[in-house]
Amino acid sequence: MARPILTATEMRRLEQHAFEAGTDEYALMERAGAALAEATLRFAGARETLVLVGKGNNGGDGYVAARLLVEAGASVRIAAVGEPTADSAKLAAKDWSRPVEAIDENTAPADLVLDCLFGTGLTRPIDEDIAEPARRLFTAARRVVACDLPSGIESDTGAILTDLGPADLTVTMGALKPAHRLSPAMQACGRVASAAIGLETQSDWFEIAEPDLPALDAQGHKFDRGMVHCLSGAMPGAIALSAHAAARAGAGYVRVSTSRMIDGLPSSVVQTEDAGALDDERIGCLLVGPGMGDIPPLLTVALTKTHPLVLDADALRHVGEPDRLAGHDAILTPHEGEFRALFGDLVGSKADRALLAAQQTQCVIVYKGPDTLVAAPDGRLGFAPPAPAALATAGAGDVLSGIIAAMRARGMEPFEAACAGVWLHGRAAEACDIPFIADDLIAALPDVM
Ligand SMILES: NC(=O)C1=CN([C@@H]2O[C@H](COP(=O)(O)OP(=O)(O)OC[C@H]3O[C@@H](n4cnc5c(N)ncnc54)[C@H](OP(=O)(O)O)[C@@H]3O)[C@@H](O)[C@H]2O)[C@@H](O)CC1
Ligand SMILES: [K+]
Repeated sequence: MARPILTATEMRRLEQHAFEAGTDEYALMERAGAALAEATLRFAGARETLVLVGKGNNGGDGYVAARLLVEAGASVRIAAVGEPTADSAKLAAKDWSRPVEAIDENTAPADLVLDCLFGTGLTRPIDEDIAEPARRLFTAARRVVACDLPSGIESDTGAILTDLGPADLTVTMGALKPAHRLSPAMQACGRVASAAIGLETQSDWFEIAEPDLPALDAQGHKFDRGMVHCLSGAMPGAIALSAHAAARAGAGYVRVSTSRMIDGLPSSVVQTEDAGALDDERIGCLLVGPGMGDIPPLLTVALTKTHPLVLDADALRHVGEPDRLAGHDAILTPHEGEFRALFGDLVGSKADRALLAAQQTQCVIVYKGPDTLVAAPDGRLGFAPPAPAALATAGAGDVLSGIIAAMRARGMEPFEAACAGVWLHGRAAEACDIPFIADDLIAALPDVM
């Protein structure tokens, strides 16, 4: 099941709906605090714990969790920014019958810190009179568990407004937030556990989950399983990686247009000089860009065809105006530099920019990075689950575009094909020993499909 991802505004709206439908405000906080306590106990056991609480509902969750951790046998202290201001948090604070310390230079460290300072309500950087002691306490703790978000992180953008240090576990309430899957915040979250607190979450934004790959037709032949055609350019090694990956990702037939024999391709990948091959109606996806170099006519030729397209790497550099893509059934796979070169400086978070680009081109955008996003023109947005940092290696992008082309040729619609490709690519990386090279990703594909 794909986990939904909600902005802070959407979370508040959801919470409001629940209240209007009769959910008691404090009951919701009780559920959040209970989920936090339970996840903390599972992660770290009942140990010496310091709960840092802010004045809002994130702090409220902390008061509830602190009480339940005491009931579970942990030794717990609370240190607070100040008196709670949110209504439910006031109730939660009342149910805590023990002393509350201040957060300052005298606050004693503990084995486990439960960070309930700020969640989705953070609006600005944290003042140093709180940030400085909090940082010291984070560093001194053996484990840090964050409630909803590590404090200092902006929920919608994934920006770190104030760095307190990373959490080992983040327990997210009701739904994932964009920051859990956007850099640099995602690297500060540690493991992210979802706590169901009884809110009905539905969203066009979600964490990409294991795809349902098209079933193999027992009576089908190779062309039914999808034909990928690749255009080779100045550096054929790159398109060789893509073509090989497409074949391993289950395309029934993979062919490369090339004027000279490409070394290292499996014999099953057909190499052709015949320009007419491009008009073959059986082509399920045409891939151009990896290793294309400065040969813009390759892109021009691709854009004269009506086959579904995957445009990657150098092809993206040569598009020029995004309007040129209008009417094409295309998936674009830019990394940050290619994205900026093509779309300029769009405003907003990475999520906003990805969606703007998809709307502008009416194409699916795979906006690559440590926090890869897949955006569709209709507003769907897939966030990649974390993948090994070792994926930033030569040729990994060529492998990704080959896998996506295979998914498209196998009949998946563009957004689904792109999400499936991103998921398989990440899992293939997890299946490899580190350090790995792009070729190893291809070899690992059968293990994750
Ligand atoms: N929505 C839901 O469905 C559910 C939400 N739940 C929980 O509620 C959390 C959201 O709670 P929230 O809205 O009260 O915000 P929160 O993060 O506690 O911070 C707000 C407080 O901080 C203050 N403040 C802000 N920035 C500041 C700064 N830099 N430095 C200093 N102060 C700053 C701000 O004050 P002000 O801006 O007015 O000065 C306000 O007092 C959410 O993350 C989750 O844990 C669950 O319990 C149940 C389901
Ligand atoms: K927090």
